[in-house]
Amino acid sequence: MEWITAKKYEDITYKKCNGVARIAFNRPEVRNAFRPKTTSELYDAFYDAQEDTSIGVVLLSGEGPSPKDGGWAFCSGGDQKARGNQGYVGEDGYHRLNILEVQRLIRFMPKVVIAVVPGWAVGGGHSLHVVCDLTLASKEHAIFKQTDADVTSFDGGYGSAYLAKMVGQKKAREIFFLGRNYSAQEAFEMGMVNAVIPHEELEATAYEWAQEILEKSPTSIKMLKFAMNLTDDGMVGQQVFAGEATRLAYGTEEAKEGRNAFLEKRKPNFGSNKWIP
Ligand SMILES: CC(C)(COP(=O)(O)OP(=O)(O)OC[C@H]1O[C@@H](n2cnc3c(N)ncnc32)[C@H](O)[C@@H]1OP(=O)(O)O)[C@@H](O)C(=O)NCCC(=O)NCCSC(=O)c1cc(O)c2ccccc2c1O
Repeated sequence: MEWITAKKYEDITYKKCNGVARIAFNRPEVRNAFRPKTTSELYDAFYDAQEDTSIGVVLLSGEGPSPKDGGWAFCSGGDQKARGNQGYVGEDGYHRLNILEVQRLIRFMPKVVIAVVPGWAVGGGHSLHVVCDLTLASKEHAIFKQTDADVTSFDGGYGSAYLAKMVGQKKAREIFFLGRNYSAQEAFEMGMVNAVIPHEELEATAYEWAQEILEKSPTSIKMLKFAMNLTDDGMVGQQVFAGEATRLAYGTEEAKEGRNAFLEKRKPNFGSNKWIP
């Protein structure tokens, strides 16, 4: 694996290798908590990965260990030091909650996003792993925890409601109402982690999973992701799925005839025997 830095940022790292993009939080001294600068950078990197036609899978992880105490983290959520009275305060002085824009980009991008969890996944960091398509977790260091109710926060979207679809209502309520720690194995047994991997092999395994996915049909993967999102995403889910169906329809002879007829100012001739049952 030869990861090439795609763009340099302050709060995250962003690399690419053989069809895979790797985006990682890079604030290990605060357990990879995010501030507005972090979420802006995340959005920028995810958008680049979405637009890059050579990229099919994105890994989201956290750099580590912490130089302070050797602790590992995926992400500990919103940086409480950057939290003002209405949200997280950016360098421009505005209060923002723009991690939700990052969540939506992960959810709606036509590529597979894998959360690679090397340590703590907490608060808004927990919600991020929930919204990713797959989660791989370090056997030794991953710990899943929801602290929202400790700090008067509540991810009432994917972080909780979608989590409940994943692990069941009772378990999701336990996770949020008690805020306990769960090991990678416990998270796996609940159904919110796909595989528990020895820490040393975590990154290589994530890359292998990505390569396996990259062998599949991009159209199938994209349509399957959007189909599985659809029922939980309401009209927006339908819009995203339908957009891709429209793209496929545009490739047909029928669509070409419709376009040509308009441009040539004539009635379209879609031909007979086109009403395939
Ligand atoms: C993550 C921990 C459980 C780790 O505990 P541990 O004992 O291993 O480590 P320390 O506590 O000593 O932490 C080391 C070091 O990091 C600093 N730090 C850790 N997390 C944060 C953080 N989130 N913000 C700021 N700083 C953090 C810690 O202070 C230490 O620094 P020192 O200088 O003292 O060395 C534990 O750290 C922990 O519980 N962290 C807080 C987790 C948390 O409550 N996160 C916020 C949840 S709310 C949220 O994330 C959120 C954000 C949004 O933008 C939303 C938007 C819309 C809806 C919902 C949102 C949302 O829920």
